Amino acid sequence: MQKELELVAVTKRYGATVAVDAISHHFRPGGYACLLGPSGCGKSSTLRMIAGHESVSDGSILLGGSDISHLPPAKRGTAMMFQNYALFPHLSVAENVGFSLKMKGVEVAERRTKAGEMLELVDLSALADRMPDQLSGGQQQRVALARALITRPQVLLLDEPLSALDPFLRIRMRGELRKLQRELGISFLHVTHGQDEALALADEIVVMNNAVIEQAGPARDVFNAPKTAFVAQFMGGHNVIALPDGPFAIRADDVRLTASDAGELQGRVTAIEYQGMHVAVSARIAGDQDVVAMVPDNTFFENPQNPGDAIGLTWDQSKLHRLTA
Ligand SMILES: Nc1ncnc2c1ncn2[C@@H]1O[C@H](COP(=O)(O)OP(=O)(O)OP(=O)(O)O)[C@@H](O)[C@H]1O
Repeated sequence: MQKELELVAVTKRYGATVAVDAISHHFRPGGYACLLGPSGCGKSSTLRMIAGHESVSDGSILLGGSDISHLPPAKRGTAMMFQNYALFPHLSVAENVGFSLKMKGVEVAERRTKAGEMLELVDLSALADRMPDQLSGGQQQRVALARALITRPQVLLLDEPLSALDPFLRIRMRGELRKLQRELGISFLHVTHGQDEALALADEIVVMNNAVIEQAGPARDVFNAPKTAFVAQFMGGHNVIALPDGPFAIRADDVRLTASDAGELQGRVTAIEYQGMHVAVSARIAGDQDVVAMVPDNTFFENPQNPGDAIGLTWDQSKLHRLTA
């Protein structure tokens, strides 16, 4: 039975800076959650407080209903995988993986067996006796994963785990992380500032901005129905438009082009960008607002537009999302 991680009005202050401002959230047990937001919004501070590497200024962290806010990291039921992997350079792969067991006084044969199981899990059995500097970035990351998982945590905390990898490896490793999470069935809580990474991985996305949670929910809900202009812009793919009855978000691929005297809004084309499957048509509408329509390439080339053309923009009313700010 997986335990639920819950944050209750968790606050982190560094002197006069409020890095995390009374955030509350239930994470679904056994789910893959991404904590997403721009640099400085408080994501890492939140993760470090859950791990116990940073003290909580106010509020509580509960795991399975027990308050773990003041327990040492190793007693919490959580494990952390760091951004730079933090492998010990003078220890072999197997010794790195077994390190936390050594600290607990587990004897060498058992450490070796358990480390072997974990290395099998991350598909690195063949490299058990290598040193960290003989590994690729992706392999080092798997060692770091095995080292975190050997403690059998209820919740694995990952701080920007893919940021040190090149783009190709990053996409491969994110698939592996997702697969591993499904196989293990434990909760993963992954900090990232990349919305594509969060969308690709997460069951649940928690968007933070300015030390608070702006919106949380299933990945598709957060993407399709952003509640604030910040979430719409940060998730990408949306236009934020000030209409007479308030600000709204609409996906760029839900905006259609129509005759210049029809549609919901009229404007002039400012730029055309061919993107392969789509053509991004930018238009300037009344009030100096820019709107982007992502038009499927076949549709666009049936009736191509040019910069300077007058056009109308239209959409289904059900695709508009009212924003609160
Ligand atoms: N040890 C510290 N002492 C003082 N201020 C800190 C400390 N750590 C973080 N902060 C501040 O707290 C705020 C939140 O930082 P945090 O690292 O949690 O953000 P983040 O969202 O993880 O950013 P990034 O993506 O850049 O890592 C920032 O304003 C940061 O400058």
